[in-house]
Amino acid sequence: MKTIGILLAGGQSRRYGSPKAFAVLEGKYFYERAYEALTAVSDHVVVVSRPELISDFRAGMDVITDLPSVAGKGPLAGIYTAMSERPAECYVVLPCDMPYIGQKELTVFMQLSNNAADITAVRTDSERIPLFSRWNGNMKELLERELDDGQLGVMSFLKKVTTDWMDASRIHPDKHIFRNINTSD
Ligand SMILES: Nc1nc2c(ncn2[C@@H]2O[C@H](COP(=O)(O)OP(=O)(O)OP(=O)(O)O)[C@@H](O)[C@H]2O)c(=O)[nH]1
Repeated sequence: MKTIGILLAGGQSRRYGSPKAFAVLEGKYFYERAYEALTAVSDHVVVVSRPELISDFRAGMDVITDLPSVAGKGPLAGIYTAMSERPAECYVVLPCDMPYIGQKELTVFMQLSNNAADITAVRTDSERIPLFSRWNGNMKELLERELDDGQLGVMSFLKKVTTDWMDASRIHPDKHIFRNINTSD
């Protein structure tokens, strides 16, 4: 099954204060870490970012920007753009702000994912992590309708379809590796 990795890097990073994709952990940009992780489980990785950042990504990466019809509409806009521009049967999504997720974690996640569900996402005992997820390609039309209707919330989208929530402890025993970095602290 053709699988495309979607690296979400088109947010405003208002809370962080500068583009999170270019924050650094252990000598590597967040986006490079996410990109490397996605390569382990994808036939191809597409980065969906913002026009002003596009030239800052490493040469050779497939970097696109949100389609004008959905630009500024949040993470679902990035996923919809990737599905429209890079058709595939299956997508694995990772936001740029989960720098502790590596190839191992994504590989286990994809191996344990329920292919029959529309979307598989991860939850810990204290929170849901909707953007660490696997999506069936047939979600594109519904995504388009929801974005057209102004329904932009990721969680509310996941509630409308068959979402399988995978317990993070099946992927890694330390739930802290699943945290999103939202502020520079
Ligand atoms: N392509 C794309 N990605 C987005 C968009 N909004 C958020 N993202 C990405 O989705 C992930 C989660 O984003 P958030 O942390 O909720 O939002 P953010 O804009 O990055 O940060 P804040 O401005 O502090 O809310 C990150 O990887 C963002 O880069 C968007 O409109 N388009």
